[in-house]
Order: sequence, then C-alpha cells, then structure tokens
Amino acid sequence: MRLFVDGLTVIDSTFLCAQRGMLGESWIVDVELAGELNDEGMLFDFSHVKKTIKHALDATVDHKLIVPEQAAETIIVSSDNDILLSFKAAKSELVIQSPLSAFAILPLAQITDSAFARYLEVMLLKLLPDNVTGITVHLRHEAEGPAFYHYTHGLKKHDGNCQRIAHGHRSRIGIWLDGEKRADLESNWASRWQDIYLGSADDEVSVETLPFSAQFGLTDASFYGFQYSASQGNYYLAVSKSATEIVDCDTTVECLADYIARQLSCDYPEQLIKVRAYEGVEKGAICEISASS
Ligand SMILES: Nc1nc2c(c(=O)[nH]1)N=C([C@H](O)[C@H](O)COP(=O)(O)OP(=O)(O)OP(=O)(O)O)CN2
Repeated sequence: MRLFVDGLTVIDSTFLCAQRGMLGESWIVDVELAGELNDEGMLFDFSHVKKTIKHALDATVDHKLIVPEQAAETIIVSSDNDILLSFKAAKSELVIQSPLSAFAILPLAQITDSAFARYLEVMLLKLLPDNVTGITVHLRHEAEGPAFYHYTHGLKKHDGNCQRIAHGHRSRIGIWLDGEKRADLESNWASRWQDIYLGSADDEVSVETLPFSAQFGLTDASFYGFQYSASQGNYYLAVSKSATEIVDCDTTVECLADYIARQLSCDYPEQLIKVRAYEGVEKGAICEISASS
C-alpha cells in the first residue's frame, strides 16, 4: 500500500551552487509512503505524517544555508559553536560565520533536487513507524512562466529562523502600471535579482572589519560585509559585490515590495504603480504608490 501527501510543506532555504553561488530556493515537498497497514487500517495517520515530516524538515533544512560538504568549492574552516566557511563559485564568492543552527551541511558534492530528495528520504525514513518501509520525496518548484527571482537575505529583527543571514526564497514578481500588467518590467526585476544577496544598508560594515577578513584577504574593493546579532547568535557575511544589492530598508517582503515600487516610481513618476512581490510560494506583499502618495 502507498500513501501520498502533495504540497506537505515548503522548504525556504539557500543552497551553494558551484556556478551561481548563493541560490535562494523554495522547494514544494510531495511525499509518498510505502508499507503495511497498522491496527487502525492506516499506513500512517495523515496528521502524524504532516507533523512528523514538517517538523523534521523545519529542524534540519528549512531557513538554513545548505552546503555541499564534498564540493571542491567548499572550505569549512571551523565548526565549533559557530561555523566559518568559504565558498568560491564561478560567479561569486562568500565567507560566512554564523551559529551552527543556520547551516545544513550535507554529505554531497552538489545540491541537485534529486540528490537533496534522496538525502531527505534517508533522514525521514528513520523517523517513521516500523510498518512504513519506504518513503519517496519529490521536490518541485512553482510552474515556470511567470517572472521570478532567487534571493538570499536575513531579517535581524526576526526572533525566529528568518534572522539567519543567508536563507532565501524563489519568488514570483508581478508589476502593473496604471492597471496594465508589465511583463517587461517583471522580467527586468527577475534578471536583476536572479541570484542576488539582498543586504540592508543598516547591516553593512566594511568587510575589512569582519573577524575573518585578514585570514581570507578580503577587501572592500570586491566584497560587501554584513554583520548583526540576534537571538540565535552573531552573524557575519562577506559576499561578492557583483552578487549583492544593498537596499535602504529591511528585507521583509513588505519592505521589498515598497522598495521595488519606489525604484519604479523614479522611471514612471506619473503612473500608478502596483507591485505584488512574493516571499517563496503563495504568500507575499502588495504595494501601490502613485504620484500623489
Ligand atoms: N509579514 C511578514 N512575515 C514574515 C516575513 C515577511 O517578510 N513578512 N518573513 C519571514 C521570513 O523571511 C521567512 O523566511 C518566511 O518563511 P515562512 O515559510 O513563511 O516561515 P515559516 O517557516 O514560519 O512558515 P511555514 O509555514 O512553517 O513554512 C517570516 N514572516
């Protein structure tokens, strides 16, 4: 007998890619369980399936920086209370020091959807009752078509896991000028923020003041530095300028929708601008501004 739950949860994280660097992603998780029926005539009560699997994914990979430990680009310098690591991708580089809880270090050379799903299957099967003998995890993304971008950020004021300085999302973007949908502008923003780190100006520091800058020879010419403290610990990040946009606000989705609308209003000062910005899947913020506002 097999049991399925589609769209059980969404994993919102960032993973390290040898080509593209930090890649914010939102994986929609479908699962299928296989095994024998229990005394209740069930494979596993749906409510337990959802709770057990969502809890495990939240604890191990959600809102984390997912690191392919065996990639040639990954150098883990220390992993005591904090993890300090560097990653040199073809397009950008980063060095990060953050609490252990902000990372998922996977024994993989590359984070692909299928390798990640197989890793999750092994981890999750151990948590299921004995009558469940197999689990298949399918990771999918929202349908291609509408414009979307991948961003990585951290919310230092968030008392939960969104404070982690390098977690991210794959997010759709909708833009209207005077009520007319503007696919061209959506596409511009999708390119601009394709694989971007969004850092708040408030958190920016000279990269040369970060605790690891001398060790890695980091300079302000090529890197932005970000630093803050929050309830889970201290966060430090150096990231290539070419993969970063500094915004004059926090990076909540409300602030980002407002930021995009304000940027557009410079080019279209006379028009009513509406921005529908997503944070991950099926949630986000709407901002409308007009010449008079
Ligand atoms: N109003 C807002 N609320 C939250 C924002 C935000 O920008 N505006 N942002 C966050 C975090 O950035 C977080 O990454 C959002 O992820 P989400 O999946 O919604 O958070 P949860 O894990 O708590 O939700 P699940 O349903 O468990 O996936 C948080 N809130």
